[in-house]
Amino acid sequence: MPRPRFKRVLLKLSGEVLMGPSQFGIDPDTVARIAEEIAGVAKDHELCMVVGGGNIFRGLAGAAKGFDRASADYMGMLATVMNALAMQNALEKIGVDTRVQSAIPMATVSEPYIRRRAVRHMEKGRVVIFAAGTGNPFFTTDTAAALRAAEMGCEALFKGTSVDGVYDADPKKVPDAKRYESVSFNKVLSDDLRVMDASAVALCRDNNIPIVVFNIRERGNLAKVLGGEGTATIVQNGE
Ligand SMILES: Nc1ncnc2c1ncn2[C@@H]1O[C@H](COP(=O)(O)OP(=O)(O)OP(=O)(O)O)[C@@H](O)[C@H]1O
Ligand SMILES: O=c1ccn([C@@H]2O[C@H](COP(=O)(O)O)[C@@H](O)[C@H]2O)c(=O)[nH]1
Repeated sequence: MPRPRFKRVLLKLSGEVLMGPSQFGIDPDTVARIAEEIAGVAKDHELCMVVGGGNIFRGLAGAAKGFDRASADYMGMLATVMNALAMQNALEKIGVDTRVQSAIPMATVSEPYIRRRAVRHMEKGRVVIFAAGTGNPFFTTDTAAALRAAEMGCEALFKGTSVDGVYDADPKKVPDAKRYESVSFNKVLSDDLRVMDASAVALCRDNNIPIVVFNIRERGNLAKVLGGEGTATIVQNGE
């Protein structure tokens, strides 16, 4: 059965996918390819984005190496600003109007996060890229994505990652894990399916914002999943 189509959506990109074939950092060819895909759908949608930072720095990993957790999380949030600027640059190069809004004020490189202004940008056809997560340590960009999706009145949150949906176990650890076409928020939470963190899932559940998990590494997939086609899992309220 085809999945529903949505007009105003938040696209969450895992930082890791921006590494492309590398082990760390930002691969310009990968960012350019993803930007092309976004340009292809930007006219038919009101789009905003949250980009993760896992290709550069994750707070938990920093804390495990001895950094104070809050400081490590701020470093992680700054990593997401670099990714947001890379994405903005790639999009503007191919004629897509964008604005970066950072949850940590950084007046020389981006606008501060102002909800009503962000909504207005989207109404004018600009792609708004939210940087620095929620601006608070002890969170992740998944939760930032759920929060911004709710604030922007998005109809759905699309999570572009390196797996093609939600499985009954982590498919990178359990090779014969089974993928769901559709799964409820409550099952994701009760079975502890860790494709996204629990606070993000709960926020989407409580605000009735479906999450579509898909593989952004596969060329052409973004247009397909936004069109209700292609391989993905929809997480929604219900059975
Ligand atoms: N039940 C599950 N179904 C699907 N994927 C799962 C599941 N459990 C764990 N995962 C893992 O979740 C990961 C998806 O999260 P992702 O890598 O996008 O992390 P992120 O924190 O959002 O991004 P970043 O790379 O910026 O840290 C996949 O790599 C996958 O291996
Ligand atoms: O609201 C937030 C969002 C993110 N962080 C920190 O940034 C890194 C990178 O984000 P990912 O979601 O892992 O890609 C994250 O590990 C946190 O350390 C944050 O503190 N608050």
